[in-house]
Amino acid sequence: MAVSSCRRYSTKYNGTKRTKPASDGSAQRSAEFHEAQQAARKTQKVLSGLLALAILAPTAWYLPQLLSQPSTNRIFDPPRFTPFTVIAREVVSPTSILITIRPNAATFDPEPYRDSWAKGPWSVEIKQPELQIARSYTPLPPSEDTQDGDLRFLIRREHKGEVSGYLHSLGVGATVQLRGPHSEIELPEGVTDVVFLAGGTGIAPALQIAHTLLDVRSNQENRKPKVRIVWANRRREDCMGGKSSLEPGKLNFWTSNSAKQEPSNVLVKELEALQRKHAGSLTVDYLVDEESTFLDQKKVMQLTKTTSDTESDPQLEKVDRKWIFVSGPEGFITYLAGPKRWEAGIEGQGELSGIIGRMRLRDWKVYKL
Ligand SMILES: Cc1cc2nc3c(=O)[nH]c(=O)nc-3n(C[C@H](O)[C@H](O)[C@H](O)COP(=O)(O)OP(=O)(O)OC[C@H]3O[C@@H](n4cnc5c(N)ncnc54)[C@H](O)[C@@H]3O)c2cc1C
Repeated sequence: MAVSSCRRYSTKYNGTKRTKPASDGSAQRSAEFHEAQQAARKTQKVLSGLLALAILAPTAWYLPQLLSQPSTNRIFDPPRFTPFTVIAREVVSPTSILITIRPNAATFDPEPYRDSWAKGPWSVEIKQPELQIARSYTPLPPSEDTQDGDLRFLIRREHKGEVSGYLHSLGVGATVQLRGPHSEIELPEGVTDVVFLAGGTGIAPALQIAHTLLDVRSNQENRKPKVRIVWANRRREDCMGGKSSLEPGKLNFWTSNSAKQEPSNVLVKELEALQRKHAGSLTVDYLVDEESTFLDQKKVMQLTKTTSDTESDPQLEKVDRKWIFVSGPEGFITYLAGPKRWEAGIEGQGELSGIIGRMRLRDWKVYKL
């Protein structure tokens, strides 16, 4: 090898030597050295040019595309699924967990989901890889502990549920596949009042709406809408520590009968912190079936009676300002606002009936999530 490279070296310079008559040995060496330097400089220039091209060409091609894409597309790539890793898992109750997941690929966007949060409630699909089935889940608003790109979910384990059971079985470090995002409804500008009746995991879209209206669309103080959430659960264990102003008598009875008041669970703590942050704009009340505190016409009336004194845009229709959302299990939605209906393969709103339908509320738009 050493011989061969040496031979190549000598051949080159011997060749050059033969075309120029040699007068002086040192001048010849200097000319050779000068030529070699020039050749090296040329090669360096060509290489630098190629390197710059290699770096700049893809950037110049990719950057306009990147900037023109909605921000969430940088993480999601529908119809393909995107891999995420479970980075935290917290138990909320015997049937519910909070999981936090992080995209496997690094994101350089500080707010990769801002388009979704600006619109209102949204969901993603999560895949069960063995059965190749996917179900919808609702990302919770970011918390102080989450990084850019992280997503959190409240997952309730359904009895013999395929995907919820799979998600409950995952530990920290496991991979999950997500697809989306899917916007559920785009909230109009100028909303002044929201009453959100949430059953079970229906609390997730309630938190999304509060986040969109009170954090993302941060209006001036006097334009902040009023958001009133009622969270109904079958069992106290799902909303441990949550108090209600809607039926204080019954709750006091329950509380005073408890040997000691149980501490708030992780989600109730988060809701309490949110209420403190948005004092005057956000209230959360808790109702529990097993304590016989149910949502009825009287309570819905109570919630819709006192509306905000927020200045509203006179151009907007009255019904665009005040919204009642109902979200939760099928029976919960049907009882309060009548069943949703499948229309041409899409789950539609169906007609308004149930408790709210009978109330014939004027000025309020009702939406089933
Ligand atoms: C937009 C949207 C957002 C959602 N967000 C959330 C969320 O944030 N958190 C959350 O926990 N859930 C959420 N859900 C619900 C979620 O999508 C799933 O429906 C839920 O997790 C149950 O799915 P699963 O695969 O575990 O249960 P499945 O396997 O679909 O079973 C559902 C129920 O049906 C029963 N069942 C299944 N097969 C049969 C059968 N052959 N005969 C009789 N009974 C049967 C099961 O026992 C179970 O109780 C959301 C749903 C939607 C539409």
